[in-house]
Amino acid sequence: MPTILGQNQYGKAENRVVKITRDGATHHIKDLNVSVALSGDMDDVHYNGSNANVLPTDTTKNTVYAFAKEHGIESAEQFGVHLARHFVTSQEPIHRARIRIEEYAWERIEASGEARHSFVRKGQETRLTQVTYDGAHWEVVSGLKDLTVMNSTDSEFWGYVKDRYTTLKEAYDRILATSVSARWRFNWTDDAQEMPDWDASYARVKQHMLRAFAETYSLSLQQTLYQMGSRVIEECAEVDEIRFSLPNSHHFLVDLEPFGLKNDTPDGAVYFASDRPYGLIEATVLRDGCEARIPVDLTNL
Ligand SMILES: O=c1[nH]c(=O)c2[nH]c(=O)[nH]c2[nH]1
Repeated sequence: MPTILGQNQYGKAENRVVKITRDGATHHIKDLNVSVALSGDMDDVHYNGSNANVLPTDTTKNTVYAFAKEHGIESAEQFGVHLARHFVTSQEPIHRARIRIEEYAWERIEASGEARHSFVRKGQETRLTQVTYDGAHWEVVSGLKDLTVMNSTDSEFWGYVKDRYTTLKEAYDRILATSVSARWRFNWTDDAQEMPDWDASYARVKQHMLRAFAETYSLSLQQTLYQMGSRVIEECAEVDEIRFSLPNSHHFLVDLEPFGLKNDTPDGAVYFASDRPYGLIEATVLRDGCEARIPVDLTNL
């Protein structure tokens, strides 16, 4: 044979695992992106297509989710050690396991009340602005994107239209997560008016947006969006209009029944964080009597 097989490895990459544990009203999140790469006696599968030594990548994925449920996630390192040891010691043909883990950190959103189940992902959002001047009038539209938030409870979705293509199960306690993209228009339009304190305004808009997200018991992301928008308009006199584009970042409970593990209570639940497709919920909230001027498509701004 004029060729020989060199280094090879295989496994399921980027398993998005979210585990929520509940300590009364205080919830804790572990949010990981786990990639498995296995190597060992894999000549046959490459040379002849014999799968006799191949533990399916699908199984490596299931193992990640089942371990999250069964053994918990103390730290990324501990979880990685546990998985790597499992693959190498339980499968004779596998001699090496490389587990790569990215961990996403979340901070609590401080809101009113006892509930502690609202989080904002660490790492800064991007702050945006667009300033337009025609010699007489100003238009300032500011905003942000990539502000990722999650409520690990206080979200339901049911009572929706069902037609012959509807398979979605009604949800009475689900995760609500989104990455907020928003633009808001200031009512400062001419030099005769006092200019807002832009930095203080940004902080205020963001704070009210986050609080409204945390404090809304949600029956839909649409309802949460409206609450976020109206809170900003009520609390920030300098803003007349706000538009949101909110992807509904779906978290699906993983079916662990085949492995004899129950994953049907929200406590200690393991979710698969899906990145696409996603619901996309968009709307403008206006001060009553004001005109809508922010473009429908926020990418055009
Ligand atoms: O908050 C939601 N709004 C929807 O319109 C919708 N549609 C869907 O499938 N899930 C959800 N969730």
